[in-house]
Amino acid sequence: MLRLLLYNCSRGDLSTSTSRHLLQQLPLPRIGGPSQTGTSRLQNATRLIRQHMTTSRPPPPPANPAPANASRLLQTCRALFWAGGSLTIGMGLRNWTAHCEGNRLAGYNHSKSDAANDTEVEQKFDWQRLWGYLEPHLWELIGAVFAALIVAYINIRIPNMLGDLVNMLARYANTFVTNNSFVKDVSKPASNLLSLYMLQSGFTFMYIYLLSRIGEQMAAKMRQDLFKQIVLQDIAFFDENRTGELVNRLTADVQDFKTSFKQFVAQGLRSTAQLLGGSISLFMISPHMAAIALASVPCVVMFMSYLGRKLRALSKSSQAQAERATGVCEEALSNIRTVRSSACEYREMQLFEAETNEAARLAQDLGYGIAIFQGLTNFFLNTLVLSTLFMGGHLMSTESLTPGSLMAFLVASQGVQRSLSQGSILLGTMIRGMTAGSRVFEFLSLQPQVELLRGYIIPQERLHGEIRFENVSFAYPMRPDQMVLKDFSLTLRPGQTVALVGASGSGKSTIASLVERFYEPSGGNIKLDGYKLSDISPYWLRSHVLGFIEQQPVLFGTTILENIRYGRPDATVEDVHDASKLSQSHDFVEALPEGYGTHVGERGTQLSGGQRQRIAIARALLKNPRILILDEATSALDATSESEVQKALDKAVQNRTTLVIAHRLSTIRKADLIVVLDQGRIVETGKHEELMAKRGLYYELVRQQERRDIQEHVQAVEEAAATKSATHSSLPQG
Ligand SMILES: Nc1ncnc2c1ncn2[C@@H]1O[C@H](COP(=O)(O)OP(=O)(O)OP(=O)(O)O)[C@@H](O)[C@H]1O
Repeated sequence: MLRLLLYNCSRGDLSTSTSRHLLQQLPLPRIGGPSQTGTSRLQNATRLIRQHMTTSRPPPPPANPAPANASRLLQTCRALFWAGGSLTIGMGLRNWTAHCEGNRLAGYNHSKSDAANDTEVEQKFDWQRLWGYLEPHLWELIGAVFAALIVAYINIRIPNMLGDLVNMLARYANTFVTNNSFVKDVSKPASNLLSLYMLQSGFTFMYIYLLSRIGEQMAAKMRQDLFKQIVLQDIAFFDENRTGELVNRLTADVQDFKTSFKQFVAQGLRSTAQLLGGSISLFMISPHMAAIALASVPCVVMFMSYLGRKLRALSKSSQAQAERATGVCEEALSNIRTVRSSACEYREMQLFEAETNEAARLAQDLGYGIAIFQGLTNFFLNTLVLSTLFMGGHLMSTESLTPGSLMAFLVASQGVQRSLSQGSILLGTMIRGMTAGSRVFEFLSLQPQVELLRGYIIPQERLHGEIRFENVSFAYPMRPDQMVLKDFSLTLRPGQTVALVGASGSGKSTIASLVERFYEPSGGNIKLDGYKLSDISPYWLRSHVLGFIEQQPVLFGTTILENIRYGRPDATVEDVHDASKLSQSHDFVEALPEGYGTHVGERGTQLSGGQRQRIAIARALLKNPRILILDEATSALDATSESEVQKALDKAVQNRTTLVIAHRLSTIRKADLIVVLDQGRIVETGKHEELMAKRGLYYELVRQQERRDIQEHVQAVEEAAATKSATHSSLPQG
């Protein structure tokens, strides 16, 4: 018993139930308080046990100690077996719990994946693509596999060597021998064991390091490929897939795939080799005991997988709930301005509280399940161990088994049980990895309808900037039944400013999107200087011909200089300043303490709407585009900002073909041509005066706008008066 404790101390493990149980049985002072560190507890324990061994050394043994010592050996064996059983169960549980935790994290990404999905995924898994990622690391992989197999082999050899050492130690436990011969006798098996331990640690380092290298490099390459593939997709792809989902695939799915891959290769190889080798060792050590132990294995496996299945289901619902709670938090934080302005902070808190409470309840249920699992598994396995122990004891009493062989048997059986307990976890790891992998591969194999670099480039001298729509019809891919444009024909002559007006939803922005080739028309043609737009390189079109200023331009979280330069990365600082002057932003930028080096904050939140708009105009102008598209560029601005931006735009549109999509009809009075749309069709065209004289839809829209402007003005005056009187009444009277 004391030797077992010493053995556990030497392994740095006093936490097994056996060790605790033995320590309680010994007449030793309490080893370490709760505050004592692991190392000092171990040192303390070792010292006390040694002391106890010297003070309570047993009397000299009889001549033939083995049969007489059978009961003592039985006791030792029981203790050893308890240690083995507890260790195995502890490890199995630890692995299982880690697996549950892994699932919990994975659940953020795989809430949709269920068993049926997994099978589907298995069928769809693109092995060829996986091989494409593995091939560059083939030698490293072979090295890792080789090292993992050697570790497995060493793990199989260790029990026998340990058995030899224990046999040797047992001899010295029962006879009085001088120290010299002890060292001499023990040094050979001990040094053999030490060499194995060293080899094992070296090869463990090797395979973990190699697998980690392969995994990290593969994951980086997968991320790069996936990002590239996503960025190159058609805009319709982004209509269909949520940004969060895409980011998840890039981050969590790749991470999950990498982790599963590493785990599967490392543990899968080791477990399989250990299971086979360990089982053979068991039979070689004691066929009788091996038969009993292995006969009980199916029961253990069935029992564990039954409970495991139940717990996995519980774990999945717990993950899904945790994901919902995260969703509430994410949504509230990313829309904090809306939450704040709607005074919904407390509502969001309540919502989050309810979701997290539910998540905690489910996680507690899971903990309850794990506790039952642990308790029952402990009991079950220990009962099985006990019956094997009796068999071992019986064999020892008839001298058919030595203590060393029993020790070897116990350690080997631990290895086998550990490998078995990892089997189901490995299966889960494999499914999780394949699910994540196929989610990544799914996007990797997507081909965009419009290839970015393919198509003509019109030589600069022949580029005039004429846009012609010829009987264009269009429906968005997500809503193929709703025709947004019907038989739309229009020509924008070089240098002309054409304004599109119409009620909300009439198709104005859609026309701009078609010119940008964000979508392809369902029917008809769009031509640039007589060339079909579909034959022109979209990359060249957007980088050299078109300048697009959106309704609510988005800036990147970097400096003003870099934001403007985004339009043309090779532009000089002087070019940036020129574009900035043209867009009426140079003065306000220079007035900022850090000038063009000012950081604009996430999505440009540290600038006003008008300033953002002018920076966006500078960005578009830096390309010196032949065609400019302004999508309600001043609609979100107040009167002062609008006039600033309008000044910038008036300068910007000079000598360019311009397509203006405007709601504020006052801004397009000077347009060369106004096109009035109604439900995707052109209903009127002409100049402002002509259309007003016609008294048609345009006239109606202008009148509506005027009425709206008057209402807004009256409302503003009333609000100002109310604020003034409130301030006045709150002042002290007299
Ligand atoms: N990405 C999309 N997927 C599916 N349908 C869309 C998409 N974008 C717009 N639509 C639909 O197409 C129609 C035309 O939209 P569009 O944005 O072109 O109108 P608009 O005239 O610019 O409107 P507004 O003045 O309100 O911006 C609308 O019915 C709209 O719901």
